[in-house]
Amino acid sequence: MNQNELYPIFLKVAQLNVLIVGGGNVGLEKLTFLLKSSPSANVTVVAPEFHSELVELAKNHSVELIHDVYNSSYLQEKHMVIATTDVVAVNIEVYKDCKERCILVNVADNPPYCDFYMGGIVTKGNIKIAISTNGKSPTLAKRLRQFFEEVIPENIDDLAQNLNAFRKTIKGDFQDKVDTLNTLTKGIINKNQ
Ligand SMILES: C[C@@]1(CC(=O)O)c2cc3[nH]c(cc4nc(cc5[nH]c(cc(n2)[C@H]1CCC(=O)O)[C@@](C)(CC(=O)O)[C@@H]5CCC(=O)O)C(CC(=O)O)=C4CCC(=O)O)c(CCC(=O)O)c3CC(=O)O
Ligand SMILES: NC(=O)C1=CN([C@@H]2O[C@H](COP(=O)(O)OP(=O)(O)OC[C@H]3O[C@@H](n4cnc5c(N)ncnc54)[C@H](O)[C@@H]3O)[C@@H](O)[C@H]2O)C=CC1
Repeated sequence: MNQNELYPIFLKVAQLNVLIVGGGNVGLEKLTFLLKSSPSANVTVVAPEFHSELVELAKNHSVELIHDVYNSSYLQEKHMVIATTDVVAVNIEVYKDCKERCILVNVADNPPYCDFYMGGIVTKGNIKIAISTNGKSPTLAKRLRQFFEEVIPENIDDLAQNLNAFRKTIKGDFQDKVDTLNTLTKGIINKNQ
């Protein structure tokens, strides 16, 4: 069986500078899911033309739209870049410019030109689950996201909040705390408890 070797991390995108190149259907999709998960994300989109829904979405968030074709000056001070234009050569140019500058880059429709993939994302309060199929089936990532949105209870966040409060009250050294928390939460995964 193939193993997914991607390493997921949870980025504070409000304190990173994200650039999206291209503002069509794919640019809109990537921006929509980015802002759904991270409404305060700090994003710039550069394109000569924008999808009307993307313009609307940008108005209500920290998103700057620049009407221009891509050039490498737009990479200045960017931490990660998503290329979504309909011109393959432009997307590859973005990829190469990013690699030269050690900027993380994703060419949305071209997996070999991705340092990272966007995932399916489930958020319930403080709890967040990211899903990847290793690029094999984005549709399956979407379906799994919908499944987990349905089955994970809304009040899972209460559990996280309560455990956070309790965690602060436990006395003893580090190992005592770990033991107390492990004993208390055993029942979450052990059906026989
Ligand atoms: C590799 C990856 C790179 C990246 O984009 O980061 C990638 C690549 C490609 N997507 C394609 C198509 C579609 N993408 C979606 C949807 C999503 N795609 C997302 C991620 C990823 N897509 C990364 C892998 C993630 C993983 O590891 O599983 C999601 C999870 C997150 C997001 O977009 O933010 C989001 C669901 C969000 C949600 O609902 O929760 C749908 C379904 C739909 O829209 O209903 C379709 C149409 C159906 C189909 O083709 O499957 C194509 C073919 C293009 C063509 O044919 O030209 C390629 C290119 C290729 O595979 O070669
Ligand atoms: N439409 C879809 O759902 C999907 C499309 N794709 C592929 O992704 C690519 C993009 O598709 P769409 O977003 O639908 O295309 P689109 O035509 O809706 O959008 C392309 C965007 O790129 C911009 N652009 C063009 N040249 C540019 C440049 N030099 N610099 C900056 N921006 C530039 C355009 O102004 C426009 O905003 C295509 O290659 C398509 O085959 C992949 C997956 C799904």
